[in-house]
Amino acid sequence: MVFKIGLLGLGTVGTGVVEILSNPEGRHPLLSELSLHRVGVRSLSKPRSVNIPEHMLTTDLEAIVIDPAIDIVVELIGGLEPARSLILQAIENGKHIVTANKAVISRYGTEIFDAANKKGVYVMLEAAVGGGIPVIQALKQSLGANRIQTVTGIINGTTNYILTRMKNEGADFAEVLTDAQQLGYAEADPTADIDGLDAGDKIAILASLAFGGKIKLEQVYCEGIRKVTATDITYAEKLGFVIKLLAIAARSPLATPEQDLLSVRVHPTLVPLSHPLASINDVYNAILVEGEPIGQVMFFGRGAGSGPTASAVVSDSLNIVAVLQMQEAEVINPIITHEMMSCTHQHYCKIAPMTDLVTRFYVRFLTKDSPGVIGKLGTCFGQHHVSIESIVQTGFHENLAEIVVVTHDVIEGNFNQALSEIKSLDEIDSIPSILRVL
Ligand SMILES: NC(=O)C1=CN([C@@H]2O[C@H](COP(=O)(O)OP(=O)(O)OC[C@H]3O[C@@H](n4cnc5c(N)ncnc54)[C@H](OP(=O)(O)O)[C@@H]3O)[C@@H](O)[C@H]2O)C=CC1
Ligand SMILES: N[C@@H](CC=O)C(=O)O
Ligand code: NA
Repeated sequence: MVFKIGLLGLGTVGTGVVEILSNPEGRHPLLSELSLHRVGVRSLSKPRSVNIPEHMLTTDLEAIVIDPAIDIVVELIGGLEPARSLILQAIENGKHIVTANKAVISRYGTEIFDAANKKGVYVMLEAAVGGGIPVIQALKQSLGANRIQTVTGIINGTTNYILTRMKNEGADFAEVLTDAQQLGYAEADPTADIDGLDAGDKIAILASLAFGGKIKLEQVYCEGIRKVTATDITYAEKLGFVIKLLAIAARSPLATPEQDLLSVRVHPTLVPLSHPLASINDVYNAILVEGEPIGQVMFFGRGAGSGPTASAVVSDSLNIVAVLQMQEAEVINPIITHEMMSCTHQHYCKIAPMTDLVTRFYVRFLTKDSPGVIGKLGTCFGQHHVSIESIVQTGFHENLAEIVVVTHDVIEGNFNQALSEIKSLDEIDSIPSILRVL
């Protein structure tokens, strides 16, 4: 059975969702069970980069959330109202929800989840934190066995993009913000990004999942990047740091065995260059989770933008489809499994032989120190279409010359043929190392 999506919003993320839905080849087979039924927007005349049949588009979003044909409402309009009311109304009408709206979830999560639990529907929000990075599902499921101690993240793409360009290019704050807006990273009102409020919403959601309780948003300390200057960035670098907008949720050192106490905060922070978060640049986000017994685990990827965020939205929708399919099928067949949790592949994938691999190689030769040996190596490689990136004689080992070659990307089969010819050269004593280069 095909399940129908009512999409609210066809902006940056909504467009990405339509692009995935309309191009299912090579993705999860359950995508064929999902179809776009209606799309709600503010303006019918706005030019769109995706083709939506005219009859599907509407400005009447309420009609979508009450439409009996729709199974899943995907909310991508952003902001607080009418997003909150539409989500609640959709739940009331028995729809499952997928949303990327961290502002609504961090403020009205309790109301929304209570309503959903009462109605027996799911509210999925992977896209709300870290865009396409699967961190919500990881905290809800895969890390469930752990006692989480800290969650430290770079979870706002816009500010990370701005800070990276300010550091690398000495770029001007306002100019880079305009670029971030054009790239679709920033919120409709970018104040939420710049002042740390978007990261505050997100860390409240992560803290709630990691520490298993509700978080009052007004208790989350939020400081943005407005006061970070080029001078600070330069000084930080000289001292061995980089400035990042960090969102941190941790058990407070002041917690007692009787009273659990958390610290949840967002602020620009000097991060030591050796720290795993120091090298997260541009629109990339990363979330470092520390728990017992897992230790450190880090999630990394694009935290904003059309495709990466849509990836999370559609994957959430697929999870709902798998549940709906089970509910449908259980009536007739009680031994049905959840298609996103079971392995049901029927065919074998074709694996290419290693001789077809295209890679670079590092080879170390020990050769007689006779004239022309480097030329002979070059000729042999060339005859087999193996192009050399660098060739150096690095020294001597007991009268033998040591020559190191790094190739360009070559076909492994060609490289092997060249090598077997080289091995038969009089000048070659041995080939102590052959390694592939990334
Ligand atoms: N952009 C990103 O990288 C990310 C965004 N998010 C979240 O995803 C959500 C969507 O963001 P994004 O796609 O960037 O937003 P956009 O501003 O690009 O798109 C919003 C869409 O919603 C429609 N819309 C807004 N308000 C209304 C309304 N009152 N009635 C009808 N339609 C309305 C707009 O219609 P119209 O096109 O006609 O103007 C537009 O299609 C937000 O919650 C955001 O925080 C989450 C992660 C990353
Ligand atoms: N404005 C947000 C979009 C994703 O949540 C960001 O820049 O991270
Ligand atoms: Na995510």
